Amino acid sequence: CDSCYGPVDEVIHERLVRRMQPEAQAATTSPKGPLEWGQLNFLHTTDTHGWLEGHLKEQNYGADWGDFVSFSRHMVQKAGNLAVDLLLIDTGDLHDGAGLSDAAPPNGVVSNPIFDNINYDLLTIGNHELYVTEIAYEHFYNFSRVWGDKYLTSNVQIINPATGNFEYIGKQYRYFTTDHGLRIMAFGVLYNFGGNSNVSKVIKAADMVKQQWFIDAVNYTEPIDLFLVIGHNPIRRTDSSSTFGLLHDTIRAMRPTVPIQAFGGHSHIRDFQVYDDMSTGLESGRYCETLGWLSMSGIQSDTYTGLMNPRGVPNPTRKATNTSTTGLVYSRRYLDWNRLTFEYHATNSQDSTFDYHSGLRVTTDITDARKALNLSALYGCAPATYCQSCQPFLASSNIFSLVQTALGAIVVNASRATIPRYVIVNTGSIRFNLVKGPFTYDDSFIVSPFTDAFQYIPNVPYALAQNVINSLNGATLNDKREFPGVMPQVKYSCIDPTISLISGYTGELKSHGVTRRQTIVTPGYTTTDDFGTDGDDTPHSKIPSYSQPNYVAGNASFPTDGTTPATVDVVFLDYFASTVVSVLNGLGGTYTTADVSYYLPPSFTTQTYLPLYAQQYWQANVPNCPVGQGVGYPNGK
Ligand SMILES: O=c1ccn([C@@H]2O[C@H](COP(=O)(O)O)[C@@H](O)[C@H]2O)c(=O)[nH]1
Ligand SMILES: [Zn+2]
Ligand SMILES: [Zn+2]
Repeated sequence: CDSCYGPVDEVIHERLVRRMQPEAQAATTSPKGPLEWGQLNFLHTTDTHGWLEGHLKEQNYGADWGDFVSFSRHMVQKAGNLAVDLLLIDTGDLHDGAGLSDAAPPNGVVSNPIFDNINYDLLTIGNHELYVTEIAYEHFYNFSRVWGDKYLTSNVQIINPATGNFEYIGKQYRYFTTDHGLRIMAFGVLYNFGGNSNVSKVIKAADMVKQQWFIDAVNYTEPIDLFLVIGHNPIRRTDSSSTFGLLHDTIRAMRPTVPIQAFGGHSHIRDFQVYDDMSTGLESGRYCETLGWLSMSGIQSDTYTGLMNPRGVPNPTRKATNTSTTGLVYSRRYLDWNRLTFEYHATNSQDSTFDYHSGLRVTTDITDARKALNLSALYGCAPATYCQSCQPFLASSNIFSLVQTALGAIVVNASRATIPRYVIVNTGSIRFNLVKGPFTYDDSFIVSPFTDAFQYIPNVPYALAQNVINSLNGATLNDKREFPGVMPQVKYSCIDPTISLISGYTGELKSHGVTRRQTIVTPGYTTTDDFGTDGDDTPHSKIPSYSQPNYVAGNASFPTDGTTPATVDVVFLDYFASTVVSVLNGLGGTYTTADVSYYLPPSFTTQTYLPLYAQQYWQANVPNCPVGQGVGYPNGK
């Protein structure tokens, strides 16, 4: 609805301005030191969720996909010069999180071709590729064809409409030899996801490992120097969603002496797990905030022609365990996703040029796509920043206080407007902080990207209804979309809502003729993993993080005279309707799913209510919208 939008801001130009202003970069920070390069090295992305434009409101994560294209090409070249191997890996969840991926259905149709500009060696599928049938088929027909043998979906199948049979969306495994002769067997295994639409099938890992093709691949006829197990799957084996422990144990039992390296995702965290003397796993965050780096040396191979310890760079030194005698050593690093980091690690001297034409072209493609999708169109001007977890639940700057207000004010069926109602959403439907300043079409996807619709049970006795939210938050959840049945808490947010510039480096960086010196450590990721606390490439101070409940409820039309109504409407998302029915019955009700119907047309979704709220309540301050000065878009745009 173009006429609903306020003035279009200049965010499109922001990225170009950011490029041109060395003083803007001079205020940023840079990594603590050069990366350790080993015999085999990896760059890992995961859970990008459409953030290919980078974080326009946080320079700390301000690089775009074009910058990553240039960076990855520098790194590939560097690996060649050092006579070692470098592999690029992605572990899925490409959509649902930013306008670039979600503003044109099916999600990914615009962003996937941009994503495809990285020369990945291995990729695997995420759960967000499978919720919606059209998106799943987009991956089957298009994405998997682009990537061919490199796209691994070892336990994910889809019905091929041409045959009516289930087929793997990608390949089950890939056996390949690296540039320098390492022989690798790779698998791509999604966690035991249960929320996929009915055209796809996720085979549980416990069943997959018993399948003959898997057993044959592990005992392959050709020599294997290393197993690579990638997966949209948390790498921490104690995470209830993770199946990496099972995969590791199964492969290790069959092949006791072959190293296993895992790359995971889905839980949106930075993490590194040691499984045994010769097996580790890396997970590399979310939303183009983190680029994961892993290097290893000591892989025994008759056919390896490169160097074990490349010269002129630091090398990995840490054994997986103190007692390891395998000769394998590792390093891992979590890189902040910004140009300063990329330039620091890619270029060695001040006269090196960072940008490749291919990278600049991708940046232009992103800018053009944003423009075509009208992503910077303005809904209103947010008066404050509301964060997901930096404040206690329902504190004034906690985003769920805003959600609570907006649900009560906006989610209303006109014919039942006078009937008291609770309106409940899962807090996991909110995916990011809402930042003070312009609230754009793009931001609406960033904050609340899903298309879950509002259903209800009418006229529920108040005595039951008043306890639903507490029961939902206390109950062992039975969300049909996820098994084993535990819905995660809101993910830890590492964004400091008051920070838009990068700072915090205590050293000096020379690049593009600008010398940068930093003295202040600023808030950001402070990761602890199995190797300790030195994994973050740029050291940060900790951001407060409060755990949040799984559900939040707004309410409206309750009597104002202090009396309680006899009955109320209980409104909730179709995403967890069956859980609400169970909870009501647990409280003494006798409901079935037949009692559930749409409260609003299914086209009114979780993407709808915040834009409507912004249009109604945040239009007045648009002319004086406070961009720049640490909030809103950097550089005053
Ligand atoms: O329709 C949906 C789909 C998902 N969610 C929420 O997202 C997470 C899963 O996201 P990951 O990026 O795979 O971790 C799920 O647990 C829900 O909280 C949703 O709200 N609606
Ligand atoms: Zn994800
Ligand atoms: Zn996921």
